[in-house]
Amino acid sequence: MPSEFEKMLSGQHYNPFDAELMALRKNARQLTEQLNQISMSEIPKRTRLIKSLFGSTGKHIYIESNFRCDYGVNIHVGENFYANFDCVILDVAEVRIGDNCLMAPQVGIYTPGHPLDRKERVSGLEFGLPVTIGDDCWIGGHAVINPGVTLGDNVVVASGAVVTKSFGDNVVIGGNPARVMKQIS
Ligand SMILES: CC(=O)SCCNC(=O)CCNC(=O)[C@H](O)C(C)(C)COP(=O)(O)OP(=O)(O)OC[C@H]1O[C@@H](n2cnc3c(N)ncnc32)[C@H](O)[C@@H]1OP(=O)(O)O
Repeated sequence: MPSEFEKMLSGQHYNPFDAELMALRKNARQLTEQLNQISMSEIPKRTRLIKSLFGSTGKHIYIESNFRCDYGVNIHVGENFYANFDCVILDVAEVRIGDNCLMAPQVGIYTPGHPLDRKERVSGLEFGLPVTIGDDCWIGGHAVINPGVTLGDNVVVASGAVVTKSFGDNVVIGGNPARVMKQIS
């Protein structure tokens, strides 16, 4: 029988109050609390902590405080990842981000969902859908990336966008719901 962690990662409904999941979330809370208190002058210390929190990273990574996530272990970022102030990544499913990606302030990447069925939702069950972002992307301030979205390479997301669907390479997308604003090369 699959564990609640396995169900969570495979997009099935799972119980977030499972002991293993609660312990993993507690660990992530403690690490992010520590990260957010480390001075920006202590870059190697911040980098070490992020590497111990995330599933995988490139060599160069910088994340401003405050940063928040659910589990950390389900976040995989490439080389030269940068996230500005107040980034929130809710990683109940995998979040995979390529190389050379920039997050502006207050970007939200959300993988969790709650059932629309009232009884199921009240029961506490949740589900997650992965988010994938390609190489060389720039996500503008206050943009929200919804569960299940895949963005290609060289995608610019305008500030304030709510991205509800997937988009391919070389586009600027924006608005709510996000649409292609223009092609870029
Ligand atoms: C690490 C960090 O990133 S920190 C930096 C934080 N900065 C940001 O978050 C800024 C993000 N930048 C944006 O959102 C920009 O507007 C961009 C990159 C999406 C577009 O830039 P440009 O192509 O130069 O757009 P430009 O200013 O010429 O506007 C083109 C049209 O898009 C509209 N537009 C511009 N920004 C947005 C937006 N965020 N949402 C919706 N529409 C927008 C403009 O109103 C204009 O509309 P019009 O043609 O009807 O007049």
